[in-house]
Amino acid sequence: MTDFADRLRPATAEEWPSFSRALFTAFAEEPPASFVDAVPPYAELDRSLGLWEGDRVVATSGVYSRELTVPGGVVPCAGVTWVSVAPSHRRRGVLTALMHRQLTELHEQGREPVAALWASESSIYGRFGYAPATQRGNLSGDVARLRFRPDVDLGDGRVEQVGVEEYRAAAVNLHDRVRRSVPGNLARDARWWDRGLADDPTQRQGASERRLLRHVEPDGTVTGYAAYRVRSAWTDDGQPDGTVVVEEVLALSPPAHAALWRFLLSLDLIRTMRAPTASPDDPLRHLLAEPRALRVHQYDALWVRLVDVGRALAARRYPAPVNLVLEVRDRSCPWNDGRWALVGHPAGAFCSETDADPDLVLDVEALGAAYLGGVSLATLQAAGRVTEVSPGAVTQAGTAFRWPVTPWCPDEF
Ligand SMILES: CC(=O)SCCNC(=O)CCNC(=O)[C@H](O)C(C)(C)COP(=O)(O)OP(=O)(O)OC[C@H]1O[C@@H](n2cnc3c(N)ncnc32)[C@H](O)[C@@H]1OP(=O)(O)O
Repeated sequence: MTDFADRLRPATAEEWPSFSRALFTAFAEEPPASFVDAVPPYAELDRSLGLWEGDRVVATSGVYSRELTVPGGVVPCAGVTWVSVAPSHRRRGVLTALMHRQLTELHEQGREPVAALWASESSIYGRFGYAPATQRGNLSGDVARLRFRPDVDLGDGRVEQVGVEEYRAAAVNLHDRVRRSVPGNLARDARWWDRGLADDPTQRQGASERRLLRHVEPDGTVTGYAAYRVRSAWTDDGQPDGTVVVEEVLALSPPAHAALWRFLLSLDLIRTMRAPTASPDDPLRHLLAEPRALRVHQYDALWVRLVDVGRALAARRYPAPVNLVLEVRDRSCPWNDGRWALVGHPAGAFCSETDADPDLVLDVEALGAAYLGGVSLATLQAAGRVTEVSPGAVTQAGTAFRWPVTPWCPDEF
């Protein structure tokens, strides 16, 4: 492992085509020309790591400098990406070397107390201290059965189909307001909006171009937006069998949210709705006359890793008071391994190393899972991942770590 770790270094712009091709080869995918031909504006090559054998790239990784919403605030977050090891070099410890080097650098740089990633396979990252902290809802249903309750308030606004410039003008502001109150959301600067709104025809997988909506109040204020695609299909006996694929719905008020969904569920020739990246806790369920008709196929979305336990725990807020000593076990990051005194409440938090006796013992993965407020410490205790030393500590910490808004991340990177 040490040998690999010593040979890892950032890629240069000249090396980008071979670096990015190696990444796609490891993923068994064909790279889009737009990604390989020039370094994308959102890429941060100085934060990449690669392993070369001669002029051949055999392992890659990268970090995006992102901002993550946590309960009660936002924190700088290392968005880990581009992780690959060539098929010829797997299972020799290259990923292990990469992860250790990356986490050590993140700790030494001191910029981001937290790292996050989207895992291609859920078996890979637990050993490095990452844990699923948000879930995607992967919602679906037969639109004929997704009727609204009669008392749903649709407001007086209107839903308009708009072009990308009008959409972007509205969406950038609305997103920046809303994302700050939803743990797991990420800030999107202009580069990320460019990437999110790019609509490469070769990447549509049989669906239409992206269609864009905004919700406008009678006084002209924009209070919501949505993006979707349609996939046209017909049954053998000539019945319309299309699918609407909902990519994003965001609104400032319940009527705007309901009106956008009403539009999306009323499209002609569409039989099925799918919303793969929606929150499992989307308020849509509570609008429905037949809530069971909304299917949820929930699975892990953003994984979180506390790079620096003390700074990460002090950076979030706690809806109920907590005053406990946590004994954290961290095999990959020795600077975290030890006892931490956490004092937190709704307005602030402190966390520092201590020699005091622990109230709770848990591994850093359990802490990452619970960090955004969506995973219960009592459930982790029931799974044997959290040990209560002082009676009542799980109840106290478990109450304090939860958050009223379900964590959710729609931004895959
Ligand atoms: C954030 C992202 O970019 S997610 C994308 C991750 N990349 C991919 O999925 C691309 C395809 N896969 C790959 O490139 C490689 O198989 C990787 C990166 C997942 C693993 O790289 P390797 O160099 O083989 O990992 P390494 O040898 O360090 O293995 C570390 C441990 O994890 C285990 N492991 C590695 N990959 C997997 C996996 N996919 N499933 C289960 N266990 C795995 C190894 O068996 C090993 O266990 P051990 O320490 O008990 O022996």
